[in-house]
Amino acid sequence: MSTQAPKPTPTKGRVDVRNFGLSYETLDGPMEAVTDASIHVNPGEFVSIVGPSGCGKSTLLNAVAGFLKPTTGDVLVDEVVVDGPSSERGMVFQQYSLFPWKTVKGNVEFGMKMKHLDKSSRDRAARTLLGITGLTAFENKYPDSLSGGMKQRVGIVRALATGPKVLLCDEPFGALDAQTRVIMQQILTNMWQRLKISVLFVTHDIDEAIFLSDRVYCMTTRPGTIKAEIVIPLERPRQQSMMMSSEFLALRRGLMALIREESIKAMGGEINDLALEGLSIDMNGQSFADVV
Ligand SMILES: Nc1ncnc2c1ncn2[C@@H]1O[C@H](COP(=O)(O)OP(=O)(O)OP(=O)(O)O)[C@@H](O)[C@H]1O
Repeated sequence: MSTQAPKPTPTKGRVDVRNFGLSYETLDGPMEAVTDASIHVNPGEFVSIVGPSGCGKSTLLNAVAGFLKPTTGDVLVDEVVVDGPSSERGMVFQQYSLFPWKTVKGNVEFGMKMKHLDKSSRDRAARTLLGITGLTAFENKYPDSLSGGMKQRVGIVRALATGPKVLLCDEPFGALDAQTRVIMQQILTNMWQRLKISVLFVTHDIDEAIFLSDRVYCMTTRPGTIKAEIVIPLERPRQQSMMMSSEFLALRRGLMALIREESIKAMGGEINDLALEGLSIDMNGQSFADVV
């Protein structure tokens, strides 16, 4: 019987965000979006950030991408301070942001062209990634003719084509229907496991965060900081059936309670737990109070 050599543990792709703060300049003066937030992602780890709307999840992610500069604190990738975007860090957005005038393959090859990779290397890399994600038959199509799920597959492939050490995802599946979302989660996990890169993933969806991640950070309401760090001990590979396990449901309840606490604070405490207990509107089998 042949034994497979164990895959090497990744050594690159460590993210360190230390005491990060960011204020936006507004007409009313500086607005503190994030304050004193510290997170890390180990090489090859899958980490999600959840939190109430407007708590600064995207702000934090955009700072790791190098699109925003911290007002206070540091953002480092592999011990080097981030001072702008880099092909070492791929980004996937909710809005697919593909070039409509380029074919699927043209979109995927774009970053590699910018890196001056020769034509045959570009071609090989693009074809391999499109093959893994089941997009080979669509390589000459234009984004307009693709479904949302396909567009996002191209978005992921494009972000991975330059060989980043870290993949940053800002609600990448937020615009997709539930079924497509589940398939996309599986494609992303598959790619992540094959490529052994680090992933920092922002989502509103608690189930998605638990299902995909090794760890989840939960943020407070604005100015956002880290309220809790939750280790997800579910074994891999993850199966959809695990979402019904008592372990999964306990993690879900814990995270929901954390976010609910913050959402209530964001509403100025006008809605309190006692008032919510009185609400018995049923939403897909969950009470309204559980959903908020
Ligand atoms: N360019 C900007 N100028 C001023 N304020 C901004 C800017 N971008 C974001 N904000 C504000 O900063 C806060 C944090 O925004 P951010 O988008 O990071 O939060 P979020 O947690 O990702 O939100 P959501 O969950 O709704 O996507 C919000 O109050 C937002 O309105």
